[in-house]
Amino acid sequence: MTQTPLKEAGYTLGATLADLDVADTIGARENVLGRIDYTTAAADPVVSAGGPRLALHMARDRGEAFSEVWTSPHEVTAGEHDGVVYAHDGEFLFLAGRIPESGSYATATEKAYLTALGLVRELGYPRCYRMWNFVGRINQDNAEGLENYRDFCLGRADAFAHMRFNETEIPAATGIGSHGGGIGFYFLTSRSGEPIAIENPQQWAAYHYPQRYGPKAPKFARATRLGGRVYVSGTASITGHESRHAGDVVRQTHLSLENIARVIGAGNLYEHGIGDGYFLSDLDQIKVYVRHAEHIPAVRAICTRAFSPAAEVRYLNVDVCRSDLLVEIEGIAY
Ligand SMILES: C=C(O[C@@H]1C=C(C(=O)O)C=C[C@H]1O)C(=O)O
Repeated sequence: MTQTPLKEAGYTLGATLADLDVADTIGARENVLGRIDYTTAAADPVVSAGGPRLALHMARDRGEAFSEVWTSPHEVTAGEHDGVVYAHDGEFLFLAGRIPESGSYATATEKAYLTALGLVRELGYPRCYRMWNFVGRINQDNAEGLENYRDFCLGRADAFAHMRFNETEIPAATGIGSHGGGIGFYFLTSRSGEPIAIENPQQWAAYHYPQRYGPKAPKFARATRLGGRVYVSGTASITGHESRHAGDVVRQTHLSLENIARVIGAGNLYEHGIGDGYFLSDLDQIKVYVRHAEHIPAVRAICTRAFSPAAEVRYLNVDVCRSDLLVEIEGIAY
């Protein structure tokens, strides 16, 4: 069946960060495109009655746990292929996978990404606009002495090269630590929308980071705009390509927020051909990743002043992609 591509779909997906018991009730009233549990144990992705679901080991206890749920106004079709679960609604595709814990990740990452990106093309939703990656023992070395994050970046870069992704097609992403379970990942892609990749003039494009950060640079844009929203990548205390304010979580939090404000601000979006600009108070579905649990109150105090009181914000105590980074923040600007 051929479908006429729309310039931009007239709707966007619903998104929420909800307590687990609330998330359990969403499927009864809405079409769930995908559900990700940020919870106390990792599990292989499954397609259940409520659609595709991935559990990540991101919470220390049930109190911290929550689900991110993506919903569609249209009926969804779900499936599974080679361990990757997915659902699509005619315009948007969600997919999720897990790479088992291993002494080396590059080859398995490349393979899992190729399966996922193959599905993206085969199912006809080729525009990748947001990816999330959760890496167990992210700052520890693999069996060959390469840090697990860098090992993951190697496999991802090889998969992107294989699929001939060019720089304008690089999605927004998060690459963050988890408490275990190998590497969990999920993607959002679109059939006909035209995501615009957004960079930060105060930071090097991550895909141009120098070799000292690993053999292959992390492939992600600082944000993407699609359907009237800006999806902001995991953002940390980096200017140029260097981490700033080592050991100082307060300054790192301020710089992370400044980076986001700059990325989504009217001046930067204008440079990217986008008319609207956003403020930190326009963010929702915000995740704040904090390396040391004892820093959460200080980080929360700063973030609470920056974000809308109505925003959904969750704090997680996990490691960050560089061992000198103490905090990282992501969200969606509406
Ligand atoms: C914080 C940074 O990178 C992190 C790693 C990412 C990845 O590898 O996909 C994406 C965004 C951040 O979660 C950064 O380099 O600025």
